[in-house]
Amino acid sequence: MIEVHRLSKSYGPVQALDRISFALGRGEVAGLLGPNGAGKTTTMRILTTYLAPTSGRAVLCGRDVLDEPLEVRRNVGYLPENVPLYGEMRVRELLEFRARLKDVPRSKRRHSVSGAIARCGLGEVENRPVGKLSRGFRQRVGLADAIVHDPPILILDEPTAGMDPIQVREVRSLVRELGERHTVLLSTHIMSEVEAVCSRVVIIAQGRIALDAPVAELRSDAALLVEARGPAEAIRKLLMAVPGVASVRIAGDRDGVASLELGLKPGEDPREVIAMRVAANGWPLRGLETRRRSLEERFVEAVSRSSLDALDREAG
Ligand SMILES: Nc1ncnc2c1ncn2[C@@H]1O[C@H](COP(=O)(O)OP(=O)(O)OP(=O)(O)O)[C@@H](O)[C@H]1O
Repeated sequence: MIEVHRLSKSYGPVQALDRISFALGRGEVAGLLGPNGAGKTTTMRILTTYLAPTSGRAVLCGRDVLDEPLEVRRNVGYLPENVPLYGEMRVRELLEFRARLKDVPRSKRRHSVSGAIARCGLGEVENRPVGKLSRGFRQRVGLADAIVHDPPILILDEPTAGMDPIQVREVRSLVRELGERHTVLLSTHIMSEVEAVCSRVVIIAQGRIALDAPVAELRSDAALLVEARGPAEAIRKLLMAVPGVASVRIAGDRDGVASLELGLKPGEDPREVIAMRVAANGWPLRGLETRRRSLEERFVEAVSRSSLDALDREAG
């Protein structure tokens, strides 16, 4: 449904996106995460044809954003970061106007608008001017606008920003429900939102993809903490060579005792092998502990790794 291939975007000297690629299938709900300025909004604006890429391709429902922008817009519902709404229009009136602009046939318009109003919980305010609504309700009008033409793809830029906790719950459950019939790409800063709503997570940092994985895989993601008396760097190298170990980070090195944090490949538990190999090198093992890593830790790790890579690139 969404195919992004080596997409780049520069704003003058600022490289906002640097050859990112990812693909989303039908029915996937993907969370686009990243620190401020990572390139999330830029990605979403390109996918919705409001911004042209500098290079690379983005194809939605088989249509290229540059070659067939009108067809792409027909297939996409977009909730931008700042919802531009006509404040003086009433909710139903605005949605009918938007449905007309989006070519919803006259015979279906009333039904489509009523459906969007009901799904977004706007019944009680449908005759109020949009400008008089609270921020949470305006956000819901933005969502209703995004779904009124029943597009197969939804792109939502921070859909729960500015909402109170009850509204956040309602919108999350709406997005989950929408995900049953639509492909959804949403951006957020809230890790628990991704865990609550998304089936997949794509992390961008400094314009590059830092992680792209199913949320279920991250949930089962375990880490090992290894503590041994011996030279940290040599132990790190030894542990890197153990089957099932994906990454090793030296977390501490004090008084001759090295602490190392290991990322494991899914389903692997190499504790016995580690115990034997460390001991076989003459380094007494002091601790070996498993721990689940939260999505937040994975986020911090992916983003810091990508900053280090960026420094390496700059250094040539
Ligand atoms: N119109 C513009 N002109 C110049 N630079 C821009 C423009 N829009 C964005 N940028 C820069 O491009 C980079 C990516 O910005 P973008 O808004 O896509 O990030 P973001 O991930 O959405 O950030 P946030 O989480 O803060 O919304 C940033 O360095 C930003 O300053």
